[in-house]
Amino acid sequence: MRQVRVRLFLACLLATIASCLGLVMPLVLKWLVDGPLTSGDLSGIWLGGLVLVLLGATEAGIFGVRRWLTARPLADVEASMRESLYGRLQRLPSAFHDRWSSGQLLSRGTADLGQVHAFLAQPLTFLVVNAVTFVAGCVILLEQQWVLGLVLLVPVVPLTVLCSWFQARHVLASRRAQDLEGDLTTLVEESIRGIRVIKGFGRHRSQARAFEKMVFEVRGVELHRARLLASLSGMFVLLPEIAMGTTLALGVVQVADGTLAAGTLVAFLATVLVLRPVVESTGPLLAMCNQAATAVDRYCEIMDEPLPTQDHLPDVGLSAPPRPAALAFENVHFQYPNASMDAPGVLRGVDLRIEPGETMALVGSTGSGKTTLVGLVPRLYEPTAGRITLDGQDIADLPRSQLRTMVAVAFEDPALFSASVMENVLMGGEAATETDGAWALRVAQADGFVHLLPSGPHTQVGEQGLTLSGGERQRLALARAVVGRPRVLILDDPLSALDIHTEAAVERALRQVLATTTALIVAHRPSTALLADRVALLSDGVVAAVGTHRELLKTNPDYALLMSGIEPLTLGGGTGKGAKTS
Ligand SMILES: Nc1ncnc2c1ncn2[C@@H]1O[C@H](COP(=O)(O)OP(=O)(O)OP(=O)(O)O)[C@@H](O)[C@H]1O
Repeated sequence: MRQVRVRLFLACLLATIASCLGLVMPLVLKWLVDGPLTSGDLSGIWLGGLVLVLLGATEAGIFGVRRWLTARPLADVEASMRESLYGRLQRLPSAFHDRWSSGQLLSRGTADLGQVHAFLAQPLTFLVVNAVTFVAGCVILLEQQWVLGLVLLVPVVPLTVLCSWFQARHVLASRRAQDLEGDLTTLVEESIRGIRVIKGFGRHRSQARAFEKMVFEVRGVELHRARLLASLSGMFVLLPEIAMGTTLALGVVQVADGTLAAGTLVAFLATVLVLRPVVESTGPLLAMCNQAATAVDRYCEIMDEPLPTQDHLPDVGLSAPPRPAALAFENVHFQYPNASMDAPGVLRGVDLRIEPGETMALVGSTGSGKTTLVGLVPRLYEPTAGRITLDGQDIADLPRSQLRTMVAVAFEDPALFSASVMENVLMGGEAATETDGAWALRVAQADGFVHLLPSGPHTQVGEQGLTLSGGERQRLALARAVVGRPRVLILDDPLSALDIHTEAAVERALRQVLATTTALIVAHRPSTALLADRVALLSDGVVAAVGTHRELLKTNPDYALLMSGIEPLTLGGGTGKGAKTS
């Protein structure tokens, strides 16, 4: 908020002045009743009326200026908080994203920041304004008639106790409600993304039931919150009303006795009426403060997450000249941070060297850790022990930005973004041009279908665009991986969704690219393994064998069984839930 502090302070000051002007009105009334009204001075009455109108108009004008002062800067604060959150989410490691559900992150960036904006726009100012107005009003009341003033102030004690009771409970309820909203967002998002599965399996009723259950849970917490607020607000109306009634009765008796002027009683009660909305708004203001505090807490949970270290390392100049790099895994161990403590690591001492320009296929049973291993190269995760080197340089010592210009990855599940085909492809290379993009589309054998799209390579795809088939998406992901002509190319089973003819065509085109780069290709099929110069068999968390496809077929029964498509009896391979053993 530092950038808007001057405007916010000015807005607070103006609102306080406007609110205090309201307190001057009863004093004008007192003067009117005790002076011109009693003496029948008509010009005095007109003057009093004019002063009241001017005071009212000034108050309204000041409130208008206050809104004008804060509207734009507060929208800026919200926008910059949202931007920082998004930037942080982009930079946080994959392990963080494994732990957090998308709905929790989304709700922090939308609903929570909305709450913060709402708090800055109104409650923050009114907390200050109300506090100043209340104190000034009390001084005026005590100064006019201190006994009546003290009677009126008696409820302050029980109401303060009630506030602390309310705070203790409402903060917890707010946190629960906002967390549940995050879970609800996750459920909605998953249901929309998985709508085909839900429809295909006719699961809409069970999904609707799960949704309804959560909606009712949210409703329960909201009602609890409303009950708390109702109790507090009720007391904030009842106790001051009782005090007002008592002071009115006492005041009338004093006027009848002649110990109090009628004008003073009118002014006293008019001041009380000005203070009434100030006091009554305390409950909703406190509730909004709690919601905003919870929202800021939830926001800071993300902003306080440590970013991966060593991001400010100097560029070590490995990227020039653009030639293939040697990639080596040295005794690499890895376990996911969210795995159970007693589970054996996914990787338990991987040693593998891929020479510059060589293509290595990585083969292993389902869940053996192939995707995990290749994900360590662009540092989506960090090895728990051991090291990975590029041309002898530990990748942990390379700035991530530099590493990622050298290494390109195409994952099995290709994510496309809401952008044109060409923009999606060019994401793979910072300096890549449309000519490179067209070349990459040809390598991935995607140029044919892309040119048939309504606007060719400029057709919008992704969530808000045209839906493509699995094989088409895979080919675009492959084009994205090769477009930057990386020094190390990682392909995680990139051709799994293609028919054999398209696969053969892609393989033919891919060979030219593989000749100029170092490649690590996760392969499930002999045709993909045949693209490689050598094959590494990953089993039980280690590289169990390395050789050419033909050598391994002859010498390694596990490999032979794996490539023939029959799950071997002896190949334990997997370490976790994805592993198949028989
Ligand atoms: N983000 C994650 N958090 C925790 N465990 C994970 C995570 N991703 C994968 N695993 C576990 O790690 C193990 C290895 O998974 P990985 O995806 O690397 O296997 P894979 O060999 O690529 O399998 P496949 O051939 O089926 O693609 C599995 O037991 C899997 O359940």
